[in-house]
Amino acid sequence: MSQGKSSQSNGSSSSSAGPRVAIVYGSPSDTQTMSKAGATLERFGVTYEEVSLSAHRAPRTLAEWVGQLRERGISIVIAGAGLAAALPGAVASMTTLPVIGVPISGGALDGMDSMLAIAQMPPGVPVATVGLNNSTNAAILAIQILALGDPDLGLKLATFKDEFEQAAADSLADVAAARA
Ligand SMILES: Nc1c(C(=O)O)ncn1[C@@H]1O[C@H](COP(=O)(O)O)[C@@H](O)[C@H]1O
Repeated sequence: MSQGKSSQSNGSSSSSAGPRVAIVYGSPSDTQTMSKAGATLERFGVTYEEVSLSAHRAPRTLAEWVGQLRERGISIVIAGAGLAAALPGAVASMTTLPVIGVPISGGALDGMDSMLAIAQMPPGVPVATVGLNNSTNAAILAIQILALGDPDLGLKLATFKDEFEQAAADSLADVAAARA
């Protein structure tokens, strides 16, 4: 809900603690784009919660939610929004947790507005900005940050990166076989 919030927790981490990552987006219309973040976190067994909350439309509710993140054990926030995307910056202004912003395409400027709003934060209030609609990369970046203090997650990331090499080597082998 853009005016309120709908929260859910997911992921399959073996940890019995609460979610480690919070995913927030400005409108339910962003759900599909942002769903790749949750799917990626789940693939790595990282627990997360997901909520739709707008800085523009529900600033007090957003502030209340952000204010409780750290005490609930959240380490990183992934925030996605389109149009005049205040949400990631607003979240960053209210917490010292790292915030990863996902610009979302659409509207008259098709995401250029959102990209600039999220990337061009004033000094002192960073939002790590990924590419347009690239909530997968937001999740990978969140996992890389978490992996700094989580060797098991680091191993999963190394395996994940190896898969790129393996796919490239396989396709090279296919080309060589076709030539032979
Ligand atoms: N950028 C923001 C904020 C915000 O920054 O607080 N709240 C909603 N929105 C964006 O407005 C677009 C259209 O929203 P609706 O579809 O609800 O009209 C969405 O992409 C949302 O992220």
